[in-house]
Amino acid sequence: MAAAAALKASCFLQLKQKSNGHSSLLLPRRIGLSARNTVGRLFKPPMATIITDQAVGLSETFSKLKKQGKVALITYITAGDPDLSTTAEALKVLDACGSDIIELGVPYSDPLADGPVIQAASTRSLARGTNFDKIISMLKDVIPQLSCPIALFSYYNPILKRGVEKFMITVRDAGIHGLVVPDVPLEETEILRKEATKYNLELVLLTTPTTPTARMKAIAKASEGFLYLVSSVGVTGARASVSNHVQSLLTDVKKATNKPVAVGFGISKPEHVKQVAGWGADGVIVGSAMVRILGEAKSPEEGLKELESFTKSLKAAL
Ligand SMILES: O=P(O)(O)OC[C@@H](O)[C@@H](O)c1c[nH]c2ccccc12
Repeated sequence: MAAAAALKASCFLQLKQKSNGHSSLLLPRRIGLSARNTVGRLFKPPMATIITDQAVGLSETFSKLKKQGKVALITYITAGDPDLSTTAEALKVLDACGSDIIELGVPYSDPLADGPVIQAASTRSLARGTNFDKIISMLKDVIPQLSCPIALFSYYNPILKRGVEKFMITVRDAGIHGLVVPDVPLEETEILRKEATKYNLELVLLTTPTTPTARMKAIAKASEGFLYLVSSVGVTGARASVSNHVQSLLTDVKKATNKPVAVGFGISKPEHVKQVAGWGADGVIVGSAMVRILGEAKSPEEGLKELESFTKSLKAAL
């Protein structure tokens, strides 16, 4: 526990260039600021109350970064691996160390688009009893402490099981800003998008190297927040290099849309991040490499420490 506290201090108490262009001390961002209560008397919140600068939505995050000529770092982790309290700490580390958006994965028993690393993380998480309600209650506590928005990643089945509208209300109430649902074909996204919009959530859609141009254009038009460009055919997972083909893919996609385009799948090193940013991506998404660090660490504290330095190294490359 002492190690965790030391980590917090090292990661949070540093200057982070915020997306609004101002440097600010990470934590406490605004502690115990006096506020007026409803009857107008001076009211002091308890000392430990931490209120962060409110995160803005996904598209707004991209527009702010664009004005500063910056590329977004989007980090992905699976909720509940190794456990939900480590996920809570990991979210704070990712936020404090430079993530512009965090994609948080809801573990699912049949993660068909995922490679071995995220599959194993989902299995471990489910085996520990992680479920949607527990993730939401953790997020209600943590999101107010974050300065970057969360995009919740979920396969479609858990959403359907809950009921689309009920799901959106729950997610909105937790303070989540966006959704990534990889297994809904464009034609089926209408209801999802309608409900998401109703609750002010941005539904991110994905296009792949094998998506025909006309369809890619339609996906880009319907996608909100940003367009997720899958860099390679297959499943998620760190790869040795990013295919050069991504460069021309990006050019084609950018011709088809003015929306921000973020590239994901196989990006796992500072060199990759730099390369993809150099090819004109508005954002880069790193998942399996993060998940592996947390999943393979000797202890949660070790994992969080490693996550901190890895995130910083990616940020430094952008
Ligand atoms: O793990 P990678 O190769 O770094 O890819 C990003 C990724 O993890 C995240 O966006 C993601 C996790 N599971 C997915 C399933 C489909 C699409 C995207 C994802």
